[in-house]
Amino acid sequence: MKFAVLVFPGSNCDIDCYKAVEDVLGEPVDYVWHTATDLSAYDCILVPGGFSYGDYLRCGAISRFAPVMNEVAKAAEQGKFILGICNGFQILTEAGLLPGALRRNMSMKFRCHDTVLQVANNNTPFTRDYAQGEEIVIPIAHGEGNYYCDEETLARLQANNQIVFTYKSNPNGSLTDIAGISNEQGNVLGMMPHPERAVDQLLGTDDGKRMFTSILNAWRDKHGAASVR
Ligand SMILES: NC(=O)CC[C@H](N)C(=O)O
Repeated sequence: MKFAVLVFPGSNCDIDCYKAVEDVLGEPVDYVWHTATDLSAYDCILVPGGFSYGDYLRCGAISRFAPVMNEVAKAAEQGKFILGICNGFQILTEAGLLPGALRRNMSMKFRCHDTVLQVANNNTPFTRDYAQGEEIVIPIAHGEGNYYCDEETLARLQANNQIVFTYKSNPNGSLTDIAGISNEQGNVLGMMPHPERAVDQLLGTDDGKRMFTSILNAWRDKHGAASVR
C-alpha cells in the first residue's frame, strides 16, 4: 500500500505523518508537493496539519486552490482513502470534500494539549481497529477547530454515522462535540486531533497507532491480503 503525504508551504506535521507511516506500518510513503498533478500511484493521501500559506486568510482557504487538490478530489471519487488532520481537515472542508467549516476556537485561543476522544463510529476504514465507543487520548494543537455546520447537514451527519470522533471535554466549542467526521462514502476523514503525534508511548500516548493500522487493514481487506497486527 502506498501513501502520499501532501506538503503545502507552511505545513508542519508532514514529517510526523511520514514517520508515522514509516514507523507504524513500514509501508512506502512519499512527500508530494502541492503543485503535483498526478496522485495515481497512491492508495492513501494524508493531508497534514500546519499553517499552510501562513493561515493569513481562513485556515485552508488558499490551499484548496493548490493544483494537487484537483487530484485529491479525483482520488476521493475513486474511493481512495483520504485523511485530513487539523489543517488538513480545514483544507478538506474548504475544498468541499467534507461538509461544514472550522471556525475560531470559542476561547479565541490556540489550544495545545491532550484530549480524550470517543470513537463514535468504528465502522470506517480509519477506525476499524478501535472498539465502538472506546475512549482514546490524542493531542490537539489548533486555533480554528470549532466545527460548525447547519442543522440539515448535522442531521445528515448523524443519520449516516459520519461523526467519527467526539471530544469528551469540548476544547473549542465545536457543534455536538465533533472532533472528526467522514464523507458519506466513508473514504474521506477529517479530524482536528493529531493521531500522528500519538504513535509511541514516548510521546505520552500511542492511541493514534490504530488509525494507521486500520487504514492498512482496510486496504488489505479490499485487496484480499492478510491483516497486520
Ligand atoms: N496544527 C494545525 O494543523 C493547526 C491548524 C491551523 N493552523 C489552526 O490553528 O487551526
